[in-house]
Amino acid sequence: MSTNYADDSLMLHTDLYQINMAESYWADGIHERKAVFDLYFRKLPFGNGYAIYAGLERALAYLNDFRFTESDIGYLRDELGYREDFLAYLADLRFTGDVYSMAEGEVVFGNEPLIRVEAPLIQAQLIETALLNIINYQTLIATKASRIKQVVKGDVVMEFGSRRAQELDAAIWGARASVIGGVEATSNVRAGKLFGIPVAGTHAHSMVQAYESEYEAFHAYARRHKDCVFLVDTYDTLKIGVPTAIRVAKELGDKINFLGIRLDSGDIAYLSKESRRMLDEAGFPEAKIIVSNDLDEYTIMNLHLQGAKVDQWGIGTKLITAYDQPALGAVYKLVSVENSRGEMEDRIKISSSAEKVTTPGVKKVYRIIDRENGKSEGDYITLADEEPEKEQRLKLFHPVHTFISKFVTNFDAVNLHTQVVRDGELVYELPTLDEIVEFSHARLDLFWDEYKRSLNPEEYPVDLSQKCWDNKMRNIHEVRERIHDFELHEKEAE
Ligand SMILES: Nc1ncnc2c1ncn2[C@@H]1O[C@H](COP(=O)(O)OP(=O)(O)OP(=O)(O)O)[C@@H](O)[C@H]1O
Ligand SMILES: O=P(O)(O)OC[C@H]1O[C@H](OP(=O)(O)OP(=O)(O)O)[C@H](O)[C@@H]1O
Ligand SMILES: O=C(O)c1cccnc1
Repeated sequence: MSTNYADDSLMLHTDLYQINMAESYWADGIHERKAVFDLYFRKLPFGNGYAIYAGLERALAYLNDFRFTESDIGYLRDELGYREDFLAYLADLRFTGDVYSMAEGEVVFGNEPLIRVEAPLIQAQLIETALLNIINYQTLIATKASRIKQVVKGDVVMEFGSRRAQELDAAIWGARASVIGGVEATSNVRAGKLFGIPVAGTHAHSMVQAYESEYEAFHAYARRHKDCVFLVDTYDTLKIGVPTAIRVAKELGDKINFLGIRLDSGDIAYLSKESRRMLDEAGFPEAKIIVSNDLDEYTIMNLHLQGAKVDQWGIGTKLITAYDQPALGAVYKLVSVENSRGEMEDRIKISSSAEKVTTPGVKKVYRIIDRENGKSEGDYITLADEEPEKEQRLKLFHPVHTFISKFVTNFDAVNLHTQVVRDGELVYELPTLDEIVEFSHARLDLFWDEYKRSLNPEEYPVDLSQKCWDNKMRNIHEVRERIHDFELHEKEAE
């Protein structure tokens, strides 16, 4: 990365207020108190019925490099005026906490902790912004990719978005997240190099323009590349493009692998059907039709309805920018903190909207899987000391509309959290990207299709255990009492 600082780090990739809070904690001597934060999103994106969790690998790399560098400290001193005593403390600060997380590629839902951080308050606070930045984006893109994959059925999808992504990092990590969501390949060569993602591509209109004619351009491409996909829409798809692709493919015969053609404009349904007919009649029934041009799951669905003859989809802008919902909205909330006597105390954030009230306490997330049909019945959030895996019967009830409930028996309760960092050290063997993709596919099989359809999916239950719910109600009650006492006190003071 080009920067004026040889030792630049991600430590200042945070909001100013995190450092200001950190300074106050430190000055008051509460910075080492243990704090527990949950990272979660509230609402599934794109109206989808599930999300695909992505970003863990980068989040762990970030925690591993948690260390203010000389230039970080210099900037805080020289430009922002932080005092020497605090800066000396920051210079020696390392991440020493514990982190629990879902596995990357997991199928996840709203209001369940994807990550739980248990760390000295100052550390847990300082990492909020970067963690959210990473998980919000990657989970959003993996989910968009998965949504697109549900719609294309078995067709191959290639991620073509680098040129439209929100800058370089988004292109690279978005390509990786797309693959976690099920996309088969990316056009971004660096993403291929960094993550081992298959890279794929055709050629651009500029090549046809540069050689002036399709005939020259296709031949030029074929002279240096055995695998050939010809872009046929530069001048006129059906009059020149497809006939020229066929002509060149016939002329070169076995000298090339004529893989197919790409369409990038016009009426894709009509042009793909006509192109298919022409290729078949010319003796190329195996040649694939690849399409691109501002595609997303809605256009693809509509093209299917029109009987478009498409084999592979190249998707750029609308995938890499999560065009119809550019943010996931994941949050990072304090749920428990050590008090002056060294005991953990749960903390809650109240809101006028029930969905926004946080769920206090150190929690675990279980997936309740029906042993008979192997499908998931719901996710079940418990307090840390609960063991639903040992229960015979569980009551699952909606955390807001509590009258919606059901009992489950004959189930497996699978703990979705794994400890990934202990005392600041990575204690988790990072899976390869292939393993993540395979895991994610397998996890999707746990869910009925009703949760996976792209339009108006069924709402998958994410419920609180009775104990967790009671604890939340107790905390709400305590806050209400405190507000009441405060009001009384104010009135008396008047
Ligand atoms: N048969 C179709 N049904 C529905 N949408 C289609 C169909 N064919 C193409 N589209 C979509 O309609 C949009 C058409 O884009 P646009 O108006 O840019 O036209 P274009 O012919 O591609 O022109 P350009 O050469 O500027 O790309 C794209 O998003 C494309 O994916
Ligand atoms: O439409 P998207 O989903 O974003 O997919 C990426 C687009 O990028 C290219 O177009 P561009 O006009 O940039 O270059 P080109 O001349 O190679 O078509 C390509 O042809 C796709 O249309
Ligand atoms: O290889 C392609 O066809 C490609 C790559 C990036 C963007 N659009 C198309």
